[in-house]
Formats: sequence, structure tokens, C-alpha cells
Amino acid sequence: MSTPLQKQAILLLEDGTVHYGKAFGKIGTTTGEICFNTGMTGYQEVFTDPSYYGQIIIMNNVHVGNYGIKDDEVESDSVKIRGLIGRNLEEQYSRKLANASLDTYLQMNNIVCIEGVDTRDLVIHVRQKGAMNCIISSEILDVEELKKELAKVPSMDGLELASKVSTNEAYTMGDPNSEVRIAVLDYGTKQHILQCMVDRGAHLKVFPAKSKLADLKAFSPNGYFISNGPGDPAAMDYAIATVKDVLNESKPTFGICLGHQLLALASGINTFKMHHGHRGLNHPVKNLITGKCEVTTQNHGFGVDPKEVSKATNVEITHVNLNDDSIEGIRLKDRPAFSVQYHPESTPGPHDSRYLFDDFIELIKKHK
Ligand SMILES: NC(=O)CC[C@H](N)C(=O)O
Repeated sequence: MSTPLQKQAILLLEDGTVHYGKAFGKIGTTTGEICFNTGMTGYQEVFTDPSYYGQIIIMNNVHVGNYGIKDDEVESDSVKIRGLIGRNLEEQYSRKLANASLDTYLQMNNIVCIEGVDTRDLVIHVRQKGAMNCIISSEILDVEELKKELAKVPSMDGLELASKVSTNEAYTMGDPNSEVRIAVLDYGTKQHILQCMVDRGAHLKVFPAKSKLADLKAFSPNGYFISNGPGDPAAMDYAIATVKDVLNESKPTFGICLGHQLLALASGINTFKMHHGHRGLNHPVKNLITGKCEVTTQNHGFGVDPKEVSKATNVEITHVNLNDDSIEGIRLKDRPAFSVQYHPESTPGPHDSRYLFDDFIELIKKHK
């Protein structure tokens, strides 16, 4: 909750919209693409998800921070969002197990934030006008000066960001004696995606973004995983080339979110920038194979082109979004490869879709 002692802060959007509020986290200036997350819980997992790198997040929930911060509730080693916008960002927290307050955590991670903003109004605005860049500042309070800074920020459309959050060195996880060996292409993976595979007995080797098929093959994998990550998938020529080579191996391959988009691009299907994307914990998806509905966790601003998918002879649509009919899952007809646009590891979120990890492990065992 804002107090009279807090410094002023300003939020300026690319279309000229201005919101005034109070500074939270680091005092400074930050820029990025504005987007909103409708989830009511799981803020720490959201802030540490590398897919959000380069983005400034509006949290729809009116209170953020009430249960503090816990060191192990993270999806990567640091906060990856570029900035945070909230109605009430809380310094006080009530969970005994928490290690720190949200404010301390955001300051430690150098994240510039603004609170006291009418987030309902702002979310409706972004929902109507679409994704755009924005700037938050608690040090420059002159709108004209902020406009000049904001004009320098590149559009998310066409931006390659995955190589900035990928691991620098390859590393392994899980039981080295496992019969299931998965080579992971890390474009900014969430830790719990890897954990979901390790929990099912897999041995993983996680490779830096620019690794080639030959690097992966040196691990003798019997399955390949293509991770989630930030930025525009169409700007990732190096990854599209590697995923094409991976598909030619005809080994079980699974992609999540950015990995789904790369699987489509490597199969000759384009992606596109969505109007304002999907970010939250309650997106209904229908599995067209089983006829069942799943409530899913989502975080994406790009999508796979539905017209091109329906024309492609080698690709089958397996999942659709029940809110807007967008493509949520595909599988290849001529290769043991499948992918989903949403996040089945669901940290945070409902566990309805974790069966996809079981399916992947089963597919690998069958193909051995
Ligand atoms: N969660 C993700 O992997 C996001 C993928 C991609 N950066 C998008 O915004 O669509």
C-alpha cells in the first residue's frame, strides 16, 4: 500500500497514456513491452520466468506481495521481468515461511516498479489497444523527456531475446542411469519444466541456445525437448535451423510455448504477434484427441498462424483455446513430435495438463 513517504513515479505508454503513482522496488527508470497477467497467485514464479524477459508486467490482482518471497519458489536464478505495475504492492507479508518482503526482493533484483495505478483501467486499455512499449520512472518526472527515452525502445516484434537468458554452459539433471535421456534446448527454460521431466525419471542435459544438433547428439539422447523463452520466435534463425535438424532425427520431441512456436516454424508454419497475448492461470483449452477441457497456465504474446496450420498436410491440431479458438497444440503426422502453446508444468496454476509430460516419457520409452 502506498504511503506519503514514498517517491512519486510515472508510467507512460507508447500511445501517450500517462498514469501517476508511487515508486516501489528500485528508484530509477525502466522500459519494455507492457502486458498483463490475470493470475491471482504465483507472483514470484511469474517474475522469475525467463519468458517475461523484456516485459513490464501489470498484475491484475489488486494486492501483490502479501505472502512475501520464498527463496525456492523461483523459476530461474533471478527476477526476469523488466518492471512491475500494481494497484497495491505490499511491503508487509504474513507467511511465516517467507524469507523476505516483495519490496526487498525487487530492490535486490534492481526492478523499477510503480504502484497506486488504476490497474483495472490500464488492463482494459491494453486489452483494447493491444501490446505496446512503456516506460516507468521514479527519477525522471517530465513526460516529454520520458517520451524521448521511450522512442528508443525496440518493438518486441522481431526481437531475439532467448540467447540472453539461456544457460552459458551445458549441465545435467536427474538420474544418469535412466533409460530416458532428453537433450533440452534451453531458450530460457522454467526450472519446473525440467523438474517435471526429472520427477518422471528422466536424465536431462540442458544445452545453451546456440547449440547445434551435433552437440546434442554427443549426449546420445533418445528424446529432445524445446523450451519456452522470451522474444519473437521468428527472429531465431539459429534455433529454427537446429529444430529442423532435430526433427530429421525422428526421435520423440516435445516443445512448450516458444518451443511450440519453433516446432511450427521448423515445419514451415509462420507465427504472428498477437493483439495482447494470453497471460494467466485460467485459460480453457480443449484437447481435440480426448475431447476433454483443461484449465491452463499461459504466457505468450506470439501465436502459430491457424490458416497455415490447417493447410499444412503434415501437421495436426491437437488443442484449441476455448476463449478465442487460437491454436494451443499441434503434432506432426510424420514424426513423433508434439507441442503446446501453454505451460503444462503450471507453476503457478492448475495441474490439469501435466499428463503431457507422462505422454512424452511414454513416447520415448516406446521409441527406444
Ligand atoms: N512462454 C513462452 O515461451 C513465450 C513465448 C514467446 N516469447 C511469446 O511471447 O509468445
